[in-house]
Amino acid sequence: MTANSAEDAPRQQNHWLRALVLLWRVSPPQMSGVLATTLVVALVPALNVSLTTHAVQSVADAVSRRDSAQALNQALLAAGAIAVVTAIAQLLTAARGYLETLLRYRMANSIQLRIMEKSVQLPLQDFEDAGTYDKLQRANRESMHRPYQIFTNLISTVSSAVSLSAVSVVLISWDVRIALLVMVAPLPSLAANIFFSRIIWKLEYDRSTDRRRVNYLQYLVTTDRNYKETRLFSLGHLFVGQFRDLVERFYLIDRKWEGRQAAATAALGMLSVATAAVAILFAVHVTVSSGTIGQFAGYVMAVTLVQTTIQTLVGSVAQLYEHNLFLGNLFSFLEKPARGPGTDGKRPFPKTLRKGIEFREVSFTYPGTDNVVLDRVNLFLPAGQCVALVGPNGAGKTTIVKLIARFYDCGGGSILIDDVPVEQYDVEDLRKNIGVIFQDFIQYEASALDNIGFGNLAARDDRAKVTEAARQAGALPFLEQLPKGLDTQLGRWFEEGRQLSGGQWQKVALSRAFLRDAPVMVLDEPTASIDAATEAEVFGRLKEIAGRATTLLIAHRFSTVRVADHIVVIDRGKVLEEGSHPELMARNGMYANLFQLQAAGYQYDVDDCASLQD
Ligand SMILES: Nc1ncnc2c1ncn2[C@@H]1O[C@H](COP(=O)(O)OP(=O)(O)OP(=O)(O)O)[C@@H](O)[C@H]1O
Repeated sequence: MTANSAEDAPRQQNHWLRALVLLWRVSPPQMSGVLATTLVVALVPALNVSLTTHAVQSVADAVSRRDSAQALNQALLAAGAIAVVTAIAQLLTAARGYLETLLRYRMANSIQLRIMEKSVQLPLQDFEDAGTYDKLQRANRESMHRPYQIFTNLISTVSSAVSLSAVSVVLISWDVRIALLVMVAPLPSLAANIFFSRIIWKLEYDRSTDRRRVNYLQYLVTTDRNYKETRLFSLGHLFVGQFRDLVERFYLIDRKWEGRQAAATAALGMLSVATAAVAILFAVHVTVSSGTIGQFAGYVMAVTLVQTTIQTLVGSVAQLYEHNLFLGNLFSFLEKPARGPGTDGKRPFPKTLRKGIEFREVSFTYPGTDNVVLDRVNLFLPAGQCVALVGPNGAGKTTIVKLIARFYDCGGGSILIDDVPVEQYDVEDLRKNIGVIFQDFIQYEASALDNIGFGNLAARDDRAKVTEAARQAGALPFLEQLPKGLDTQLGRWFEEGRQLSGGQWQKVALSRAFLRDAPVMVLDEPTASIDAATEAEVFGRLKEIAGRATTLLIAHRFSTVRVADHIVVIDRGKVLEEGSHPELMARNGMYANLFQLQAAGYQYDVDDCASLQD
């Protein structure tokens, strides 16, 4: 399925209610306050039309009649009332602005939080799917402020409708035909606005993959992790060029549609002007025959008000339509099922394994691919022992780890832990009980204490335990040298950060795995960047460090592998041979071959150097 297929597109639904519920939950008092102030302020224009009509007519009477004192008093009273009403409206508008801003901030925070929470629930396979990233991109990019905007638009729609109804009553009481003319004229403009809202939404929807590409190019050029390689291979300008091409393409398409929208708005605006002109001419005609100046003033004001209010109303309705479309993107992401494996299992994970982990005829193919990565694999990791997995790149070693951690369910066969199918364990509990260091471990831009503490949140602030884990992994000597010891910020993204070498980062990650003190330890290429002396020291003590844990060790360096109690060789998803180091050497198969190849490499270097010295 492509990322933007019709199947993937959110259904056309009404999301207003859901958005309003979201908003209400954020802060009922703030939302009520905004609603109340808006409604009161919405009545002000109609009140002002009546008061102005009254004031102007009183002034006209005062000028033309004898009992001018009474008329003057009435005019002053009306003017005073207008001033009071306007002052109250100003105060209420300020209060509404304040409440609106607070509500908007809280809403944006709440949406971001929901997107984060949802992302945490999604299974790994969702993050290996372009469609998920497109959904996330759409949800993140446009939907953040939309629920709040829906609310303000709804308010503006309601308040415009209230103002319009009130002023229309006045206008209709004077002349029904003109009232109808003024009210119907903006309808074509509404249709055009809705048309363009849909186009804008569709443009953004279809370009979400390209938007992600733009973000990715930005990431490549603007982070230290990519600096060395992109600069050394002179890729910076290439990426900047690709970025420019993409944003320029967006701009050209946007310009085309914005131009069309502006032309339509201008043409339909002329229609409104013509309507207003006709209405005013009519008012002149009526006033000349009736001689009521006050009504003329009120009439002109009412026509102008009705027109501007209807324009606001049209704009609000069109925006409501647009927000609704964009909210579909947000809800489509939030509704994504967290269909990761293991939502059913309830069994707690054992604190220590009795028997071990067994793969029985396990087959696996990654979702969305047809390459069989594991083919009827039988594997046994005896409790309390260290088993090493070796094999060429792409053999399926890391995939075995992912299946044990239940990032995926195996397609065929079964994985048993202490004779219980892995699906029966509570997946959260299972993961809590696996200490792991991955090949592509994370370098957290955080303190050294946190970098290690993240391995076991319960022991995160326990300095003694963190220090011991760092000592076991050989990280303590250089961490102690840092300006604030374990409290030193690592990485260079934040203030006072200290950068570590690749091997030092790996030792920190290893400390993290050791802090977990889990019954199952998985070490996937744990020492690839670690110097030989530390590696020998760490692995010499692996038994002591891992305690009674059942350990799975994946490594390409045979010096590492030798320490294992049992070694399993896999190639292209099949187990080729297994046994202890001496057994496999005696067997003279793939293991012995690879071992000798590596040993010969070292020997060659030694001999080579010796001959050079001669
Ligand atoms: N997320 C994935 N989606 C699809 N295929 C994948 C995925 N991860 C790995 N593969 C494929 O599965 C096969 C086994 O990969 P795996 O990472 O298990 O190999 P490995 O033995 O750990 O290799 P290496 O020694 O290079 O780390 C490879 O052919 C790889 O292309």
